[in-house]
Amino acid sequence: MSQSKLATESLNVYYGQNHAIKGVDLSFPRNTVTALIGPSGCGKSTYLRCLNRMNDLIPNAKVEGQILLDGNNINEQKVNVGQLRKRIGMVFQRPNPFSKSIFENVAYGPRHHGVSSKAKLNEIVEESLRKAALWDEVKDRIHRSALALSGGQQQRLCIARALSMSPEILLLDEPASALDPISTGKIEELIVELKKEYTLIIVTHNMQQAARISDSTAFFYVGEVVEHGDTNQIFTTPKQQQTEDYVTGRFG
Ligand SMILES: Nc1ncnc2c1ncn2[C@@H]1O[C@H](COP(=O)(O)OP(=O)(O)OP(=O)(O)O)[C@@H](O)[C@H]1O
Repeated sequence: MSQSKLATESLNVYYGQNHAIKGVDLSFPRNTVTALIGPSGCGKSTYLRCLNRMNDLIPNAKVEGQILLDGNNINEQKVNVGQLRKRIGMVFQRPNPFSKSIFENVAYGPRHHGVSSKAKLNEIVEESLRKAALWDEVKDRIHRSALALSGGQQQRLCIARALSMSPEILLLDEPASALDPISTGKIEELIVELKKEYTLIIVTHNMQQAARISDSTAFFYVGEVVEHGDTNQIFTTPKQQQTEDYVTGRFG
């Protein structure tokens, strides 16, 4: 049996007394896109943040259970979180480039992790921007400020920044919700392209988007996964009434 790239077993998250994630078991096969859907406040972002230990940064958050990366539990004290986040990159809802040049945004991570050769950095920056489908648009202004790019370009730059670390998994938290439809379309095309090389997990409020780009979908409701399955099945023949009500827009 082929092992999932990433999986959680009996994952629980508490913010003080608030039990935000309740015993979630999910697995993410390599080279697939999984969409996490569900109404506001049901725990999608909290769950996503567990996967690369971002909840460590939230003082009252407690994460219990197993998070298995290639079969090894990464939810343990001894795990080097810096190295882990190299392997599992993250892109947020609002594009958040540094106030630096396009080049420096992408070179920042590799340089911080010890790459000092100018030729190597040039190579990483070009390759990452190409993979993020941004190179052709920015190659003539690579040393200009990233803040002069459009929102959609900034978001692709943030994806390039994550790719510069040669991750294996990309976590995307509503990556297109702040973008116009054309930029959203480019991000969606990019996500589908990236799954050839990476395993992707995306939180989205946009049902059409989930249906267009994901292979499997997990429906979250008040901290639990109500249903997880093939995206086509979830949207056409859901097994649970709550899933059907949500995907047909009856609530949420
Ligand atoms: N930093 C935090 N501190 C305390 N409670 C939090 C924190 N972040 C989220 N929560 C709580 O955890 C629960 C799940 O929130 P979360 O943001 O994960 O949901 P979500 O499904 O991603 O929502 P949305 O779709 O609105 O982004 C909510 O009850 C929320 O109030």
